[in-house]
Amino acid sequence: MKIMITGIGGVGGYIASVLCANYDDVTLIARRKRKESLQTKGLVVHSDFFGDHTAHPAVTDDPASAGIQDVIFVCVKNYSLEAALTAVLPCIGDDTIVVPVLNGFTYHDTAAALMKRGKIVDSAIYITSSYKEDYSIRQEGRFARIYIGSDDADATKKVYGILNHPGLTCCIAENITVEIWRKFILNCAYNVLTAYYRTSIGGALSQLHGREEFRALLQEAYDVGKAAGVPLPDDIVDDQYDRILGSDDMDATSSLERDIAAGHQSELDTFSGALIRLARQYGVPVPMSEKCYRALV
Ligand SMILES: NC(=O)C1=CN([C@@H]2O[C@H](COP(=O)(O)OP(=O)(O)OC[C@H]3O[C@@H](n4cnc5c(N)ncnc54)[C@H](OP(=O)(O)O)[C@@H]3O)[C@@H](O)[C@H]2O)C=CC1
Ligand SMILES: CC(C)(CO)C(=O)C(=O)O
Repeated sequence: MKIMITGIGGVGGYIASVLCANYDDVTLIARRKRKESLQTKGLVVHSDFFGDHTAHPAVTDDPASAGIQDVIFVCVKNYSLEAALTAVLPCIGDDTIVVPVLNGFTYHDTAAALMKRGKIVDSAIYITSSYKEDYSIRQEGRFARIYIGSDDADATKKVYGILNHPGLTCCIAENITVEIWRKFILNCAYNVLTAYYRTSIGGALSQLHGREEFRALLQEAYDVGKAAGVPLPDDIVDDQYDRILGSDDMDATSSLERDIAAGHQSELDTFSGALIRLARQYGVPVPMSEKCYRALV
């Protein structure tokens, strides 16, 4: 089984670590100092859920040299997807499965437009993980859950078999579009509000109007999804709201908050930006999302 992972940051580094513990032929695609660090020190992961692991897989910045792969995980930010996927196109044969592991609801179409060969299995991941200055990976919290799905049942089953190991809870989604939107609705509230207040979810919710704002952001994203024809269950907003308010992990932040706090490029456009564009298309009011977007852009 030839497995490639491109994007060895918080998510990709973690998934790669789980895969390295179970497969021999794993290739990481990384660039510059990250590549050098991975080659010399290995892939170092410190995880609350998976434990501490160091692996020494192949690492290259020349994907074509690794040849055609069975499965390729693409774990970059949305703004890097085209470049990262274009670089691995020489490794995609007719039977190669590409698994984009990104937030947002637009990555499938971006990937499909670039790929002339291969199949796509979509995903939605719940994890809190980031890379540190020394390129090690730190995963926090006692969960790392990934939902997968596609029109191709065999491809989905194959990816399930590859991912379902200690360190990852893998679930085949009944409807992956719904799971992607369930996650997107959460991101439009959780990521955006933590970034807006530059704090943890507990810090954001304890602001004067934090809870109402969190709920309003969930509701707006839900309304847009419904208007766009996504078959979302009625209880998503209540469910997400209750789950986050009842969570025992109030110190958690989001990838958007961490990127904005660190002065990195962010996925604001993947969340509020994409939501606002779709809201305009369907005539759905999203005032709270617009307010946060204006403050963060
Ligand atoms: N982190 C988290 O806890 C969660 C993140 N997500 C989502 O997962 C996705 C990935 O996020 P995350 O892991 O946090 O991102 P990170 O910023 O931690 O990592 C992205 C990685 O992609 C690499 N990269 C960028 N461009 C290329 C390229 N052209 N070729 C090869 N590698 C490239 C970067 O390396 P370089 O330094 O070379 O640019 C970096 O290692 C995002 O959509 C995010 O929203 C979802 C749930 C939780
Ligand atoms: C929902 C959350 C906060 C954790 O999975 C996330 O998706 C992110 O940090 O981007």
